[in-house]
Amino acid sequence: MPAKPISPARKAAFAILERVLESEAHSDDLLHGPGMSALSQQDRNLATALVLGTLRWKLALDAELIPLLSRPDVRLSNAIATTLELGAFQLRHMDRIPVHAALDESVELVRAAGQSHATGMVNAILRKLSTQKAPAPKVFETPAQLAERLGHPGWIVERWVKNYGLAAARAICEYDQREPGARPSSALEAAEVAPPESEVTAPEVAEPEAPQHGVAAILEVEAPATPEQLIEAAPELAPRAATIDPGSRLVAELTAALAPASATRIRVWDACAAPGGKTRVLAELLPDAEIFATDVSPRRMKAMQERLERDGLAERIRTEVAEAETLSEESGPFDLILCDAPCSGTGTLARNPEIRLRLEPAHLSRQAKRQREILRGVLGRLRPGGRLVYSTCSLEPEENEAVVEAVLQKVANIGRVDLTAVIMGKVAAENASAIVRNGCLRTLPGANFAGDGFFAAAFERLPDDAPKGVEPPAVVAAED
Ligand SMILES: C[S@@+](CC[C@H](N)C(=O)[O-])C[C@H]1O[C@@H](n2cnc3c(N)ncnc32)[C@H](O)[C@@H]1O
Repeated sequence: MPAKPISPARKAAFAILERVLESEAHSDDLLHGPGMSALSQQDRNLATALVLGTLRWKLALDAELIPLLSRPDVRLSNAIATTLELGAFQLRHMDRIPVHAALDESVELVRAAGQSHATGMVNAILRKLSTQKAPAPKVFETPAQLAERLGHPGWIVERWVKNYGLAAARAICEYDQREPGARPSSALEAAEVAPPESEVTAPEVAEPEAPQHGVAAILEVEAPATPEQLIEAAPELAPRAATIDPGSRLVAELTAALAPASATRIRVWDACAAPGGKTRVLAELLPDAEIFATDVSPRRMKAMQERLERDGLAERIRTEVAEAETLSEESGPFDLILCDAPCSGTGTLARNPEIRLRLEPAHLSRQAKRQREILRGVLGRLRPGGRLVYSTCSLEPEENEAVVEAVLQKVANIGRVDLTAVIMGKVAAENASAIVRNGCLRTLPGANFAGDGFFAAAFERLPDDAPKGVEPPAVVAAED
């Protein structure tokens, strides 16, 4: 049978998915890359919805597809597996794509990928799937079942259940499955209270002891943006690229609120700055400060610098490619430092769906080692009385509380700053308590906050003549 044309959006989506699944490439970079520029706006939106949706749902789709294979034990070629997942995503999650379009185009995609022998198999499996009911939540859902239904690795969900409770883990997984494009613009809006989620299912596993972020703290999350709404978004999926996530903004707002009062112009260092989301908020909120932004990645720093130039901010923010922990002595000391460390990114799975497909348990301890080194080095650049915020977009305690504890044991003259009052100044009090944990910020996407999951802890350098061997006091920062 002669090949039928494949829609440009599906062709582009297939090519991007193959690259993401076969390399370390990021979907977000590829979706803003040259491969997309030849497409019409409508096709770009469709391709974006197909790529992100397929990555978000891949694990759940595989759980449905594998039992339909005649040899479930034989590994499929990447091209066939990607075709099936892309087709299955359209059948399961895109209501307005007719079944025949999803089927026919999947057959043509696998043929175009040089796998003509698989056209009949792809057609048969997707046809079968289209006649089956989508899996529904069970009344008693184990963490493993929850993970499978909502396309997450079991080991990550088990950790979240252990650390935050089953209801919060479920809310995070649900949040991760949606497009975070249509978002509230401020942290305050992101933390609007919703009525407590009514528990329809009784957890089969024990909840951990009274987690601070329990069901009662669950906050309103925006109505899901469906793939179809995404495609219609005009003129482009601008919010995704252009606006800052409320959690990220909140971290920058908390940092700015900690700026010490000074008779002279304060010096601010954003130590892991690219792509510059938080740097821009710091520049906006501290108009009189001298702002220095560094990042170890020349590529990311170049992109950040170009954007600052385009937006007329290059004069305001000085940038440099530098490793934070070994920044030259000449650059410091600083009154205020933001250390937004590289991390596993488990608080951003809605935005970066492929992270869940790449992350392994062993990565967490590697991240933590690097984070300890960076935080320890950067703390050394504070002037006495200066303050530092350490943040990550990870939900994992190893990268957060444990890093803070380990570093505090090794450094002298550094005290913790309790962020409770500052958070209260940024977020309505009744919501603030849900996102404060032991004086730190802890947002859980979809569970206590309508934005990415962020952790932040703050420190202050005590005067050099502070008594030795005495536990430094926890400084309570006042709201601004
Ligand atoms: C979470 S991202 C920063 C996001 C940024 N603060 C923002 O809000 O847009 C972490 C950054 O740390 C950078 N990085 C990793 N190791 C570093 C190091 N040793 N020193 C400085 N930057 C580092 C990465 O290149 C990455 O850009």
